[in-house]
Amino acid sequence: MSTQTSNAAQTVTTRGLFIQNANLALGDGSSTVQALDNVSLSVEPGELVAVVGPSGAGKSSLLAVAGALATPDSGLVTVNGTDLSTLGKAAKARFRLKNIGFVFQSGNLIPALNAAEQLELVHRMAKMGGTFNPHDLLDAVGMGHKLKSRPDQLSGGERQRVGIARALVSKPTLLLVDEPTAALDRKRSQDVVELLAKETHEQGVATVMVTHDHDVLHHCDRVVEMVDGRLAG
Ligand SMILES: Nc1ncnc2c1ncn2[C@@H]1O[C@H](COP(=O)(O)OP(=O)(O)OP(=O)(O)O)[C@@H](O)[C@H]1O
Repeated sequence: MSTQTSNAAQTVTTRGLFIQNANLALGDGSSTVQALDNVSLSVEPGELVAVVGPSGAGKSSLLAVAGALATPDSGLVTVNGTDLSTLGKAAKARFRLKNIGFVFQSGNLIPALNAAEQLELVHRMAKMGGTFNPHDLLDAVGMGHKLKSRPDQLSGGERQRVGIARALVSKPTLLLVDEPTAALDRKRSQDVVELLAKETHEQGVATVMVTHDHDVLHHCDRVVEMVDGRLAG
């Protein structure tokens, strides 16, 4: 493993995701839940890791902490070698835009924008500069022929494909994917996760995918299970 840490000077050399002994309690004080209980996980560039487990096990909490959307009570989280706890609010938002791609259940596309515009918006927001041609990336996910289609003119699987392309615009080091097949039939589920595996390997991105869908796990490089906030397997 390419990761080294020491208590004196924490040096993490993985360019992917590194989580060490993360704890996160959620609740209002009178009733708290240990959503993450001493969780450690390392995901290398080019690796697709699936996170499975029962409802309430802490899978979304893991994605939130990895994506700098939630701050763990203790533990270390680094993405591309950057310790997320060293970033202030604005720096965190900038870091997220440039380094982390998110793919949600329904694709989470903006209704008024066509496929090409969804990608162009991210390119502008991430201030990547230069000219950007959304066609190549949309073509890579099999959507090169639907540049001008809005989300309501696309099938669920097609929306997911656009969502994946959009998440890759900023050339992220980390891709966080939450239940990408929840709204899809069996065939489209296979296609979407196969595509995620292909892009993960070809772009060298570290991908974490939460899923309840055991039929797609054979596309993943590794499967880990969460139970009661703890990681096993
Ligand atoms: N805002 C919150 N306040 C209090 N408890 C919360 C909050 N969000 C989540 N929890 C609790 O934290 C635990 C972990 O929740 P989390 O959403 O991470 O689980 P999950 O594995 O993603 O579940 P699912 O598969 O149902 O989406 C659960 O017990 C949940 O009830």
